[in-house]
This record gives sequence, structure tokens and C-alpha cells, in this order.
Amino acid sequence: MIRVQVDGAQPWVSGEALRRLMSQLEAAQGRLWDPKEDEGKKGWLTWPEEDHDGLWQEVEATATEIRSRADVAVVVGIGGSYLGARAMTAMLRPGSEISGSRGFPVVFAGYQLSEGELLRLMDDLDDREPALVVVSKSGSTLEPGAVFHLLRTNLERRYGHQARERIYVVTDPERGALREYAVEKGYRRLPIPPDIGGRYSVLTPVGMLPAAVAGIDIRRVLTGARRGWEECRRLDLWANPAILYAAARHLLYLQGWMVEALVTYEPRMADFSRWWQQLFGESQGKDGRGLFPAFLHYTTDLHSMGQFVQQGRRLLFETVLDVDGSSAPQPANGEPPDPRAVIPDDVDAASAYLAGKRLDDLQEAAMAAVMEAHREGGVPQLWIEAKGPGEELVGELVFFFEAACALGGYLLGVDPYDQPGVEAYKRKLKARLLSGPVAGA
Ligand SMILES: O=P(O)(O)OC[C@H]1O[C@](O)(CO)[C@@H](O)[C@@H]1O
Repeated sequence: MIRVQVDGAQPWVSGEALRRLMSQLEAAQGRLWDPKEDEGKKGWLTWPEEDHDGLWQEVEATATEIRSRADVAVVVGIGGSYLGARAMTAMLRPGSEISGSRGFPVVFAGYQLSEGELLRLMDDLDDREPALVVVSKSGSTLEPGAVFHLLRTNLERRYGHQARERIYVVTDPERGALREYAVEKGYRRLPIPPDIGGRYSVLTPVGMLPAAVAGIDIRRVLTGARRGWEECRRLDLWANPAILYAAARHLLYLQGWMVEALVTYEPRMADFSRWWQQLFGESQGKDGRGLFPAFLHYTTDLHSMGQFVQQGRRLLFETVLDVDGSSAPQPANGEPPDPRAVIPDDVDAASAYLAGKRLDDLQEAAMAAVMEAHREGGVPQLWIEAKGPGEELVGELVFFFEAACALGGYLLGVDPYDQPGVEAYKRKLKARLLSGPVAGA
């Protein structure tokens, strides 16, 4: 269940302001759900209601194969080709990184160009039995392309011809250099539907294969996505969380607020904020428009950015993503909480008022205190309450944010599906590499 509350954003998001926006909201919602609008770009919209059972069986079988052949999966991708998978694994399998002990380890690479990082990863992989999962829609992105070939070569040095049995490729089923290479080498492939763009692709094999490898029940993720789909179809501002969220942030934007900070309180949600940031940043930041999507991880960032939020230049509003309370196992009815998370009685004088409280109590109090303080500091706050079992919740949240993002793009008057601005740096980088000296030559 996802509920959006706008009480903390008064007077900017008033009932009257929402009513004035109503005809634009109806037009945006109509455009979103009209199959003739933006044809070929909205595969993500109908994806949760379609039957892809054959594909999911293949994804699950591939995940089982990876888990039986390897003891760690390295997912190579950038942007929409790794952020969603990372968000899901961090949220649902916290601690599944290479040194972690819970779930099957899934690590990520190919999302930056640090040579030191890559060499450290290779060192770590030396005493493991890795599999590579390469994810790229276009099949031609520089960062994952370079890192994939380096990791592949490393695997080939170790396993020879058999390395190919450890390499899995998720890419466009019809085109792209990576697809051709995978066919030539005989790697097992999974498709990214051509009508689903990178940042909207987390519910396809892009996110679902790494999730299944990590031991996440992807069928439950899909159940949640389907619930999100049902909620976000309604043409009722108060019953459709995506319309209300898109409307509220648009009203704040129109009244001069420039930065939206997604606030989370659980470290396992940090990667989800990065996924959210790409979704909104790439979809809406164009033609000189759009809110800058930032994120703040509380209470950590209260001790670094809290000062600015409370008293700095008034440019930022907060969207608190309140995901189903604690990440700690909850005691059964009547049972006491895990005593290891309860502050003992024999504490120093400054901590005496904390004695007997569990860390979760402190977290809850912190959320309420921050809300009050930042309101007094003049920071508008939207509140997204998300409740339910983890796997389903992540699917529901993904669909909700995707729908809100597309609607927001229409309200802004931009195309939420392209990213022409990213090409500028790509072109210059390519030109330099084509003409520049070769390292070590
Ligand atoms: O999956 P690909 O084609 O490698 O692209 C990765 C990411 O790069 C971008 O194209 C931006 O360069 C994103 O839109 C995309 O998610």
C-alpha cells in the first residue's frame, strides 16, 4: 500500500492549487494510458499486467544455473542497467555483497571507470568462482563495455574456453553490438524488451535476473508491480498515489522550489534513492526544466547536511520515503525485542534518558522530530508511506515512481523517455579516445 501525504507541504500544495491543476492532471493521465501516445516507448506501462510466464521461468532457471556454477555473480552495467537491480538486492537482501553472509552474493561493476576498484574486485574474485551478468540495452555503452571485456579476459585466463559457461548477457533481443558478440560466443542471453527504455526496465530481466540470483522471489515482486499498476490506473487524484505525487512536486516546482531530496532512514534504501534519482533526473531534466533530484540518508546526513536543510538557501523540499518501519526482525506478539538492540541501564549520564529504549524507538522519534524541525525551518515535506511485505512493496514502489515520473514529464512538457543530453559527453569522450594516445604505448 502506497499513500502520499501533502499536509507537510502547505501552503504550496493546497487543495485549491490541486483543483486548479486538475484539467492538466487529467490530460497527463489520459496521455499516459492512451496506447497510441508515445507508442513504442511505454512497454513498461503494460508490462505488469501481461503474461510473461515463459520469460520468468527462463529467468529463474538461469538464476538457478548461475547459483550452481558460481559462488558470486558480478553484474556489469550502468544507469538503468544496474541501479534497479542494486536497489532491489540492497533493499531485500541487505548484506549480500561479496563479503556478506546473507543470500547469494551479487556485486556490481561497470558503472564507473576506476582502475583501482576493478583491480581490487579482480583480486577478490581470485579466490571465488564468479559468473558475469552483463546488462546493456544498447550494447554499446563505454563503461560496462570496457569492464566486461576486462573481466571476461580475466575469466578466460582462468577457465579457458569454459569461461563462456559463466557469462550471461541481458540485452536487446534484436540489435546491438553486445547481442552480436554474445551470439558469436554462444553466451546465454535474456532479452530487454525493445519498447522499454533503460531507466524503466527494472521489472524486466535487467533487474529480475540479478534479483533472482540473489534469492529474491521475483514472482512476488511482480505481484506488487501489478498492485501498483492497478492503483496508478485510477483517474482519481486522492486514490491514485502517482497522480498526487506528480501533482504535488509539480506545484512545488512551479512555485520556485528547485531541488527535491528523497529522504530515507534505512541504509538498505540508499540504493533505491539512486535508482529514483536516475529515473527522475534523466526523464525530466531537459529543455532547461525539471527539479534536481537529490537524496538524503537520515539520520546520517542530518549531521552533515541538516544545517543547510534547516537554515540554508530555501531551494529544497523533502520527500520522505517511509518504508514499512524497521529492517530488524520484529518480535512476535507479546515477545520482547531482541535485547541486543535495547540500550542498557548502566549508561553514562548524557545517555540516561535512552536507557530501556530500542534503536527502532530512537529512529521513530527521530523521524517525528525532523519533520517538526524542518517544517519550522520552512522546508516543504511530501510523505510517501509504503507498507507491505518487502518483495511486493519493491514492485509496487517501482511502478508507482515510474508512473509518477512519466506523468510529471507530461506536466512539465518534456519527453520522459529520451536522454539526448547524455550524448554530449559520450560524443566528446569517444572523440578523445579515437584520437588520443594509447596507454602504455
Ligand atoms: O543499458 P545501456 O544501453 O548500456 O545504457 C545504460 C544507461 O546509459 C544511459 O543511456 C545514459 O547514458 C541510460 O539511459 C541508461 O540507463
